[in-house]
Amino acid sequence: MSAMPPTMIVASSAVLCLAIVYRLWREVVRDLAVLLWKASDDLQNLCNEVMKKHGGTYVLKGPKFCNFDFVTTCDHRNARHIFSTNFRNYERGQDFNYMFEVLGDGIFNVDGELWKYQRQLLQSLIGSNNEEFERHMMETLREKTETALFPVLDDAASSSRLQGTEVVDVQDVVKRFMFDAICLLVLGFDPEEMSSSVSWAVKACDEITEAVAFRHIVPVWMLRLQNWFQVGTEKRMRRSWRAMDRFLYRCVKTRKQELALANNDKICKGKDHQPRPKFDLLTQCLMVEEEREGEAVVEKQSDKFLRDTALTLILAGKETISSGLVWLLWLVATHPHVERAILDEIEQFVAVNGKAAFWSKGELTTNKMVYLHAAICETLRLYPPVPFQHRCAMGEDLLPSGHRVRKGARMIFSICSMARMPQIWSEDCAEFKPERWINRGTGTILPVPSHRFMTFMTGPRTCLGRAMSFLQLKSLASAILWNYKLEVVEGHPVKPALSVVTSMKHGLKMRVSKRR
Ligand code: HEM
Repeated sequence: MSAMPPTMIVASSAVLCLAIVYRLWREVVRDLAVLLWKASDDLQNLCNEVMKKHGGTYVLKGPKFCNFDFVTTCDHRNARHIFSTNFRNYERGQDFNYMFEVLGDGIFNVDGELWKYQRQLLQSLIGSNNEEFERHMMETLREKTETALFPVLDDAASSSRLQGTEVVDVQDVVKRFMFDAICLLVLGFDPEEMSSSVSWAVKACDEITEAVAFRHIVPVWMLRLQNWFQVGTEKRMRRSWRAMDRFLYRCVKTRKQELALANNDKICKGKDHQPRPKFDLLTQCLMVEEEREGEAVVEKQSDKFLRDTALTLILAGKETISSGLVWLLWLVATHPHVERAILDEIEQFVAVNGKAAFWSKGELTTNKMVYLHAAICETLRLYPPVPFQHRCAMGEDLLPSGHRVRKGARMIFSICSMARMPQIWSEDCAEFKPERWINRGTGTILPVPSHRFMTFMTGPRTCLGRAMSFLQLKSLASAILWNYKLEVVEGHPVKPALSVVTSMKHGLKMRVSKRR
């Protein structure tokens, strides 16, 4: 057999290479590009479609040696298994720690003893047993609402009346307001973002939460490139991270100095002289630690640890409540019969209890303003502020849905897809129907197990701020809706942004008018 001439070898190798590149483009690169584009356009919608198509659980198995298994699920049986029954087998894992790197050793980002320690500490500070903190929180919210939020809405309403054109981005206003309020609660300091023309803090939080979401969908080598060339989401996150650190470390330093001064006073003027300490969570953390004599508290009082805890609480508190409130205001404005029912209820509530009761824990229990409570549950079901949960399987497992999980598999639990599953919420699951939460016979809120209504998670890591969230959402929503009518600007597009919290991609443009 005669040998192939060299030109033929080169030509056929070139054709082979081209064929491989074409195939790779068609099957991998193009699919990856389409997936990335779809995911960055509307990740939640993409996930909902995949979940529906695959009956609630989708397993992507990579080759065994490269440890690239993905299990995405929204099955409530799996929820109970992963987050409660077999809780020990599912930890954050290295991937999660990397994605949420900005939170350092804050409670969201740790497992084991450090998690237990922080859970206990935070439970004592923000749990519903701490009535003093709850009173302080409601008083802070009332004051900020009346002195900062209402004046902004009043201005918008009067410009709208005079010029007829004034439009407000309600999402931006609510985010600024919540940042100020949560900083007062966590740091004892009001950054007054409501009165600045451009809010660095809202931008920083948005950039951080967007970059963390991006880290969920973009391969690590691409992120490394972004970091290397200092472009894209990674660049923006690093910039915001630095700004946030400067702000937080300043506050930590001040609170520590104030506490040291107060302690000095106590020593000089005797034990009975106890000036009332500030009620922010940072000071409370420092005081709890002081009482634990003999324990190795030094590292837990370090500026870094306090910074991590403060940032975690600020993001946990600001992002979730802003998200819940903004989606609620949008849903109420676009469902007039719900708006009417809520207003009737608030009117009766005010007639019996007076306006001040908007800020009273005793008056805002689940059994008062039941319809508003149901509307909040329904909003948090359809648009859960934390749309996904991420875990790593420490060992092999078999899920109740019948899917096998390999050791090291990444588990994504899609809370947002759960609301769109007719198996759980019946055929009308995509509709906004507060009535589904109310027992027709008794008129009270129906109890729904936490592994079906996963918005606040289920199992040992369930949200510590659940009770305070309902209090805050109920008081803010009733105070705003009682005083103002909000109408969505015609044609304004509404869809979730690419973020680890469900905020609106294009903000929420509304026209404001005063009701009274
Ligand atoms: C509508 C409001 C809220 C929603 C939907 C919500 C949702 C959640 C979810 C899904 C988790 C589980 C996160 C995970 O395991 O990765 C969580 C945990 C947590 N939440 Fe919330 N949250 C809300 C408000 C708050 C507030 C206001 C605070 C307090 C400032 C708070 C504090 C926490 C803490 C400390 C944890 C960590 C619990 C742990 O890991 O043991 N949350 N929350």
